Amino acid sequence: MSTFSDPRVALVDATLKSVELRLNSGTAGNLSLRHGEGMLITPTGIPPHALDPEQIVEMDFAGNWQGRWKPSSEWAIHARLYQTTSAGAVVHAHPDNCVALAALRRPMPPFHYMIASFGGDIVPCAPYACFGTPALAETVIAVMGTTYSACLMASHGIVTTGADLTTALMRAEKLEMLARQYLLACAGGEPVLLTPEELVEVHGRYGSYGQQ
Ligand SMILES: C[C@H](O)[C@@H](O)[C@@H](O)C(=O)COP(=O)(O)O
Repeated sequence: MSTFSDPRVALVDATLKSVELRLNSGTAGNLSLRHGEGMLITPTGIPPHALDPEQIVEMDFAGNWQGRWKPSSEWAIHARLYQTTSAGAVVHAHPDNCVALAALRRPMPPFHYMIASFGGDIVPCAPYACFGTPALAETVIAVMGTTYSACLMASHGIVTTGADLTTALMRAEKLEMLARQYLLACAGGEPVLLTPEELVEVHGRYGSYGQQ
């Protein structure tokens, strides 16, 4: 990840990283950073390899922006997450295994203890709504609330949040790893899920895990 202090450069760098991690390809996906009273977000329809820091769009949470470059069609998802949570960065992506699960339109269950690291006992799946609509943004914030740092989006992709871009991107990478592992387990039978008691213990352990 970039060590540049310019947030526009950091967003370009993270967008390229999302391709390297196979979270996105083509023009799929968009990333943003909270910025002042609004946000900085990737422009719509520009593939990562063609993205320049000057194309990053500064906008408010009502959808107003100025300049040559139009913001991501999913700006409302990002704006609503900044309005309803303390997130500092948002990643939207279309990674293969998560999209396969999102096509089933079911939450990812606690087949592995790391599911709890996203805030709850599952990773929820937002109901389907058309891309680029306020309705889609509302389905995402409704399922994530202030509990979850990630969700699947029915027949679409995923959203992750974090205090910063590195964290939001790392969560997207982790969610894709878990989706791959869940599909592998399902291919071999019916995965055994953690019990509510086991999940309480896991949440307790996560409370003191890592560099606090
Ligand atoms: C049509 C888009 O691919 C849509 O699916 C969106 O969710 C996306 O991932 C990229 O849209 P932008 O290029 O508008 O950020």
